[in-house]
Amino acid sequence: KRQDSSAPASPSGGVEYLVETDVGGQKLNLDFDTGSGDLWVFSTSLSASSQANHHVFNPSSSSTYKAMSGATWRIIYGDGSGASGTVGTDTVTVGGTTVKGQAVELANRVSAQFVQDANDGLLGLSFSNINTVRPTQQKTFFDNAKSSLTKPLFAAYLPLNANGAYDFGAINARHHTGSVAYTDVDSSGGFWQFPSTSYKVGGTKHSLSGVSAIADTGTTLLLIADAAVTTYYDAVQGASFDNQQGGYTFPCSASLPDFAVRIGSTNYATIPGSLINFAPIDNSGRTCFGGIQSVGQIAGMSIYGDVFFNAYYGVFDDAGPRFGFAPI
Ligand SMILES: Cc1nn(C)c(C)c1CC(=O)Nc1ccccn1
Repeated sequence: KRQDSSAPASPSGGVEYLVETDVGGQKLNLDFDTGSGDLWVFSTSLSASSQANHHVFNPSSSSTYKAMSGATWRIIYGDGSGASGTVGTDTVTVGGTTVKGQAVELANRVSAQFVQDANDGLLGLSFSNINTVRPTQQKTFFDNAKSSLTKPLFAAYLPLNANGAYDFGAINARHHTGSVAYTDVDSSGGFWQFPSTSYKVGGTKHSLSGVSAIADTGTTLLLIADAAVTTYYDAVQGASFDNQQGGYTFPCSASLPDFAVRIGSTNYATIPGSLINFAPIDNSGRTCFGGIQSVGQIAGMSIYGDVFFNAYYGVFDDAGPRFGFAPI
């Protein structure tokens, strides 16, 4: 019997979309992340202070949990956050899709950013070749589930300030308009990666030769090379780089131009300027933080995070593999 399903994804403070996930009978709110390959959870192995304000997984309370002797994991994300711990397997259910014997990584250490975040862990949806479990690398939930799905694909529907969904096994026509355009994916680096060699600011085209992008639901903003960031904010009245905020800010009243990015060798995906006003930096509502920011030192790479998915339904298709996108 096919296990296609659609799991609700709830926006948490606009920073991340959390999906209620059943791990060995325990409910955890996980951040589904197409930019990483580990399924890890807050656990009872963490210090009490790290556990505060989170649902934690207790392996002793699961009748289906099996420890994976000698296995460990350690992950560091591009923004410097990270976590590490031990490993076991358990039955994991998302929406109506169940995987038995899924590798579940128990955190015994998490960085400060995660203690402050609303999630109870991450569910990696990148390719399994970047899973950090050693000595035996483990598979992602999707890798394990795909044979039980009608089609080996999942899709991310992440509208701004509204409940979204992760669809497994089928494209949900209610989650997009128009037709889905596809680009081939190079999975060798573990990411849903494709060439993205030009962009448009308010309709004017600029090139980013040799640059690739990754479709990354676990990153909040759209991160791109400095040249593109300065070109964009040069077109925004009153915008400037704010060292204290660590990014470009502008008057919340500013009108923001559309930003289009080329996806593969096909068309552009256009993000309306309204979606590039990420959030006010304080309660006065005077100054706002931009949804387009610098990717920093990672040369030749752009990261299309939730700001992109607020405008486009993303289809992650293992047949290919290929990445599809269609306006929400
Ligand atoms: C935010 C960011 N800055 N830089 C340079 C990169 C590479 C990122 C992306 C990133 O780190 N994403 C992330 C963080 C935590 C959990 C999951 N994904």
